[in-house]
Amino acid sequence: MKLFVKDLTVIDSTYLCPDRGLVGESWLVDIELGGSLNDMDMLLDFGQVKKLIKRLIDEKVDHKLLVPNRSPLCKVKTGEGYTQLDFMRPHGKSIHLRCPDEAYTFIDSVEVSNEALTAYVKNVVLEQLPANIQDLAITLRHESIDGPYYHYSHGLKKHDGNCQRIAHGHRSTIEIQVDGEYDIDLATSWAMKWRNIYLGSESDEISQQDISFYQQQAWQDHYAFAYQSPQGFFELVLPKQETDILPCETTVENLAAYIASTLAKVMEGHSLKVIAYEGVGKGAISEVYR
Ligand SMILES: Nc1nc2c(c(=O)[nH]1)N=C([C@H](O)[C@H](O)COP(=O)(O)OP(=O)(O)OP(=O)(O)O)CN2
Repeated sequence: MKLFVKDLTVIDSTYLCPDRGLVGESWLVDIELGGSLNDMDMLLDFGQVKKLIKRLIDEKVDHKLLVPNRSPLCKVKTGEGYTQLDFMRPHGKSIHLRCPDEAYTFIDSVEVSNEALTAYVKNVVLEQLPANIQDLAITLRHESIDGPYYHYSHGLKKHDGNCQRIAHGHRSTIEIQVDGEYDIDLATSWAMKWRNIYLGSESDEISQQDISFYQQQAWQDHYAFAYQSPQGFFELVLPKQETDILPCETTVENLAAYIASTLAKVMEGHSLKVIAYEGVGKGAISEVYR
């Protein structure tokens, strides 16, 4: 007997990639359970399936930085509840973080592939399932998006939940209408601009020398960001060319407004509507009327 749940939850996280750097990603989760019926003639009550598995996924991978533990590029130091991570990409594109331990998930592989992450999630869930469930299949898949989309990573220091983590992210649709008509080219230009981007807030940028693990030699062409939030102190150093600094917190409301106001400056006389998603199925709309 098998039981399935499609779209059980969405994982919104960021992973470290040697080529792309910080990659904000959103994975839809489908599950399939196999085993024998329990006293209620069920494999597992859907209510339990959703609650238990979503909780485990939220705790272990959602809103985290996913780190390929076996990558030779990763150097990790831990102590006192904090982890410092140096991701030594070549060509001056190194990425450095120091964050509370709970901001990371270490995946036992050389890269954070779909297979490696799926295996990690499967192990986490399998060991918590009741004895009548013998099989578990997990599918992590991307939302099918017809139009333009981007991948961004960010952190919301004022958020009282896990979005305060400085490097979590999303794969997000972007739609733009000009005078009531969808403008695919314009949306595509933002999708290209923010293809693999870290969106930093101007108020969080600090000098490299103020980073707690700064070591004499400056990082070339890097920005440094840091902030205190309820989960602890977060620090991030990353290449300028993979970063866009915004004059606001990077909530999706502000991203939609930022795109609309940036476009309004060069598109005088036109009405604009920006529909910016944050991950799957949610987002913000900002309109400029003429
Ligand atoms: N109005 C807004 N609310 C939230 C924003 C925002 O920009 N505007 N942003 C966030 C975080 O960035 C977060 O990454 C959003 O993730 P989400 O999946 O919605 O958060 P949850 O884990 O709480 O939701 P689940 O349905 O449990 O996955 C938060 N809110």
